[in-house]
Amino acid sequence: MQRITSATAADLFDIAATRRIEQAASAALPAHTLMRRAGLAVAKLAMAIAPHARTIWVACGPGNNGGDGFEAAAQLRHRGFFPVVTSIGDEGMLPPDAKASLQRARDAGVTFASTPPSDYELAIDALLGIGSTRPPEGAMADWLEKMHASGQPVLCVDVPSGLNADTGTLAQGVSPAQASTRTCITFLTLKPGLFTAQGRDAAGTVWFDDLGCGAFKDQPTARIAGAPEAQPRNHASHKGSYGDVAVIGGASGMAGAALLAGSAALHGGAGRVFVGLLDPSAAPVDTARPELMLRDARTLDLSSMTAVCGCGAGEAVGELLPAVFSSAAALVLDADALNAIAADGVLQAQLASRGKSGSPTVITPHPLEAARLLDRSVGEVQADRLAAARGLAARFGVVAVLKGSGTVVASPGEAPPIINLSGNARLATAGTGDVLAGMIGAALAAGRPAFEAAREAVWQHGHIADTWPADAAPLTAGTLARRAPV
Ligand SMILES: NC(=O)C1=CN([C@@H]2O[C@H](COP(=O)(O)OP(=O)(O)OC[C@H]3O[C@@H](n4cnc5c(N)ncnc54)[C@H](O)[C@@H]3O)[C@@H](O)[C@H]2O)[C@@H](O)CC1
Ligand SMILES: [K+]
Repeated sequence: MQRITSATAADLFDIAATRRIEQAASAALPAHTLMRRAGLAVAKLAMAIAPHARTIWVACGPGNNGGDGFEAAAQLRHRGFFPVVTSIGDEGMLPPDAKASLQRARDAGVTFASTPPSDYELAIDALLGIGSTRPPEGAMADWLEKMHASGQPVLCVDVPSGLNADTGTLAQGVSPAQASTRTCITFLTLKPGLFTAQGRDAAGTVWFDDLGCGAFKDQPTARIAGAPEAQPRNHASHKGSYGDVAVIGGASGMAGAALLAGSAALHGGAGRVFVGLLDPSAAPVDTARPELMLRDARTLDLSSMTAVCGCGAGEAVGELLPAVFSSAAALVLDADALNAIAADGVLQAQLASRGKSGSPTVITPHPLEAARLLDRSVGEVQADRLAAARGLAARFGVVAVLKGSGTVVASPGEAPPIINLSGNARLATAGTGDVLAGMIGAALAAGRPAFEAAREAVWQHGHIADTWPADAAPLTAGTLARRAPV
């Protein structure tokens, strides 16, 4: 059993792949082995979460997820705990494995009840796993509501009930995290839906158990990549070794966004950082960051630079984009640059042509910007974030960073997309997107390939928030860019 953290690197498999893997594993083992192992793993984790629990409520559904719950209840009873099982569905319709585990729970002396216990110290959610097909209703919906509102910890078996394990979307009527602290133990494969969209809140801390089946060689659906390797710097290096970043943005009244991206590129290790402001009346120097070289955006020669284009750029950036596409050695497109592209078919074709030429290019849309680029609604983007990111990468031939809970980084090539596990809600403050664009720019300027530059910067960006001192002032985009709470 392994706890999954932002440092974990692993393959993720969708439901269809998981079913294939389960069938192969099941065929190679004596009947009922996988469910016994799954139930034992649930029981062990339950004992670790609530070692002093007097009563453990186990809510079991009509399929094999419920079977895992019956099995866990039997194992807990054998170890001196008092599980109370409530179950949904017709006993005669249970799949064979689940039926066998139900019998084992009865034989172990587990208590069965028609309603949840009034007092309990841990709830085990074994209502629905990867076989969830429709929104829970009736008793199932009531039990989910009760367990998540109670404030007692909830241990989700395989997948939080009602969560789509492929996409991380929750069935209608099922709420993400409420009062409860959530833990999820997932089996055989790590599923992408646990880590993006509503999955992070619904699953809480994720544990993985391969049920003794080892790693699978199939092409993964996606990956989690863990902490990037440090990029050591040669002693005999100089500012030219780490490249030039040129931020293009900062229309009238929005210079701050461009300066934040510039500061992030600077603290991200770029050799030199130019900030090309679109506001002709902008001040000639940023006295708080004199390292930044402020210029008129139109005067910058981008042919040997990484351009970070769009932060606070307003509509004016649209005119500059054709020249930026054709001249920038490497390019990050954010915010207003993405909005300008979404509104103009010619710019879209030019971006796709740049992507096709192989010039390093990264786009960093949040869900609304992604929706505009794909001509879809935000709801459609969020309904399948992996597909949206892959679609953007393929359409424009660029690396696409779809921001949000569980940021997705997709390449236009064959590599499976990455879901980033670092970061937290501290990042939900104005300007943190500009900072990310600047950080990616610095990694590109240092010569990292576009996909690596994007995923490493995304991870670092989240990691700074994860390691923000609890007693420090709240994270702001400015302090995030400087990587320090001062
Ligand atoms: N077969 C085995 O040996 C193993 C099974 N495993 C467990 O089995 C799970 C998959 O089992 P299943 O394929 O039976 O799927 P589930 O147990 O997730 O549920 C499928 C059943 O729930 C019903 N259902 C779906 N949505 C519903 C809703 N909203 N309200 C009421 N009923 C609903 C379906 O009609 C079906 O009867 C995994 O998630 C995992 O927990 C794992 O333990 C690995 C081993
Ligand atoms: K479940």
